[in-house]
Amino acid sequence: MKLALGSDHAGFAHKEMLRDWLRAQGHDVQDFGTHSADSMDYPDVAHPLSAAVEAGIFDLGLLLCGSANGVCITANKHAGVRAAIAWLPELAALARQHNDANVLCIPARYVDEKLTREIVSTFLETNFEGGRHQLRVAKINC
Ligand SMILES: O=C(CO)[C@H](O)[C@H](O)[C@H](O)COP(=O)(O)O
Repeated sequence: MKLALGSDHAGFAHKEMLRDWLRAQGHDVQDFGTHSADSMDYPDVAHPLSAAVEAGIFDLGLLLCGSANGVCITANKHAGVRAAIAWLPELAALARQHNDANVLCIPARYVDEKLTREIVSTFLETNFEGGRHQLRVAKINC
């Protein structure tokens, strides 16, 4: 898949791990930064990544920050983005099945790297169910 990946400083280590792990699986991953563990502002990564997902350049986006709240709030400012926070694989599955989420937001300070990989795998492997959920997703944007 063509994936957009980004984090702030709090998610930097997880993001670096995910980039290498996803590329090793054959995914085409663009790293939107951040590129060090130095403190930075999550919108500076989340906005360009979300704009690229919204433009259809990527199949899905993956964002990390400490709580996932900052990147998720930012990503959802983009009308073509449905960003969802997941700290368990089950929540990542529901975000795809019921909400057709196209950006996954992971709280890196509360999820270890092994669980992060499980959450991401589930997100990438799960499809939108459509049906009644399609009608609801269509009502989201104002
Ligand atoms: O945006 C966030 C919270 O809404 C993220 O969790 C950030 O990673 C966090 O705020 C960063 O905090 P720090 O004290 O500046 O490291």
